[in-house]
Amino acid sequence: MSSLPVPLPLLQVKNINKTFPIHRNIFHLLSSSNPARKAIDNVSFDLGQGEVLVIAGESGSGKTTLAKLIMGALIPDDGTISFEGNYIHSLKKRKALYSMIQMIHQDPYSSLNPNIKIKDIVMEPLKIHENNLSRNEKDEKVRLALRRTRLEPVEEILEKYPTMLSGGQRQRVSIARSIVKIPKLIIADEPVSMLDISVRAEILSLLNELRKTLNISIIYITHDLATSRFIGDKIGIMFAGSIIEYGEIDEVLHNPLHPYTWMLLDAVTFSTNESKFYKSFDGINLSELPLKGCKFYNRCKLSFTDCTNDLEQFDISKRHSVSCFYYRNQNINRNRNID
Ligand SMILES: Nc1ncnc2c1ncn2[C@@H]1O[C@H](COP(=O)(O)OP(=O)(O)OP(=O)(O)O)[C@@H](O)[C@H]1O
Repeated sequence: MSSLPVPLPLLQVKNINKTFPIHRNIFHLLSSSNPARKAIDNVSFDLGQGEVLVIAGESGSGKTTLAKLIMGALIPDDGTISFEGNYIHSLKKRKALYSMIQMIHQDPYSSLNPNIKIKDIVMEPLKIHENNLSRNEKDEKVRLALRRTRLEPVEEILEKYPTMLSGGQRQRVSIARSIVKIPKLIIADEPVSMLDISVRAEILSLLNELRKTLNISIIYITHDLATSRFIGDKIGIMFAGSIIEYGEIDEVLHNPLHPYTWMLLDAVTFSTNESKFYKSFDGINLSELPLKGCKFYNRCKLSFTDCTNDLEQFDISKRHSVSCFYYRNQNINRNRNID
C-alpha cells in the first residue's frame, strides 16, 4: 500500500543569513574591510497552512529583518525561503506571490493614509490583484471584509476617514485590508503594541478567529510574551539574529529551557527567582556580543567551554528544541507557571 504524500509546508525557511555593513565613520566607508553585523544568523523554520508562529524577541533581535526577507523586500546572503514549494527570491511572478502574503503594521495611525476613505483603503489589494472584478463585486468584498472585522455599521464606516476612528478601529481597518483578498499568510508586526491594553485582547481574538475561519497562516512578531499566548501555536524566541528556542507555544512558555527565554519570562512576571540562570542586563548591546559560539555566553550562568563552539540546535522532544549546549546530554524538565 502506498503512503500518502506529506503536504508541503506553506512556508519553509532554511538556514538563512543576512548581514548589514556597519558604517561607523568615513574611514570605515572608504576601507575595503568594512565591519558587518549579522542581523539574521542561520534561521530555519516551517509554517503549515492555518498555523500561527510567534516570533518573539527584544528590540534589535532581527524580527523585522526576518519579516522583510519573507516579504522579499530583502534578499538573504544565503539559505532559502520557499512559499508553497517555490523559492520566493527566484520567482518571476512576484505579484502573484504577494497577493498571497499580506502585512499588518504596528502603527495603525501612520499605516493608513488619512486622506483616503475607508472603503478605498480596504479596496486597495483588490485594485492591485483582482482588477478584473466589477466595481459592484469589489464593493461587496469590501463590505464582507468590514463585517468580518466587526467594523459596523458597515455603510457608515465605508464613508469615514481614518482620523474619524479610534486606534482599535483603525487596526481593524488594516486587518480588513489584509483579508479582503483572502491571503494565505499574514505577517503581523507588533499589531497591538500601540493600542490601549483594553482593546489588545479583542484584536488578538479577532486575528485568531479569522485565521480559523479563513485558514490563514500568521507570523506574529512581538517583543511581548504575555500577549503571544493568546494567539500562537508555535513560538520561536529570537536573540541577536538566531532562533535560540523553538516549539509549541504552551510547551516553550511553561517549560522554558534557554536562559535567555527565562530572562524574557522573568521580565513578564517580574520574577527574580530564576536569575540564577543569567546575569541581568538592559537590552542587547550588539557590540558586546561574542563573535563566536553562543551569543548569550557572556550573560549566561550555565555557560561552559563548549558554548564557544558554533551554535547547534538540540531537539528535546518533537515539540521543543533549544540552541544551548547545556542541554546536549540532558533531558531537563523544569516546570514553571507563568500565569
Ligand atoms: N537596513 C539596515 N542597515 C543596517 N543595519 C540594519 C538594517 N536593518 C536592520 N539593521 C540592524 O539589524 C539588527 C536587527 O534589526 P531589526 O529591525 O530586524 O530588529 P527588531 O527585532 O525588529 O527590532 P525592533 O523590535 O526594534 O524593530 C539591528 O542591529 C539593526 O540595527
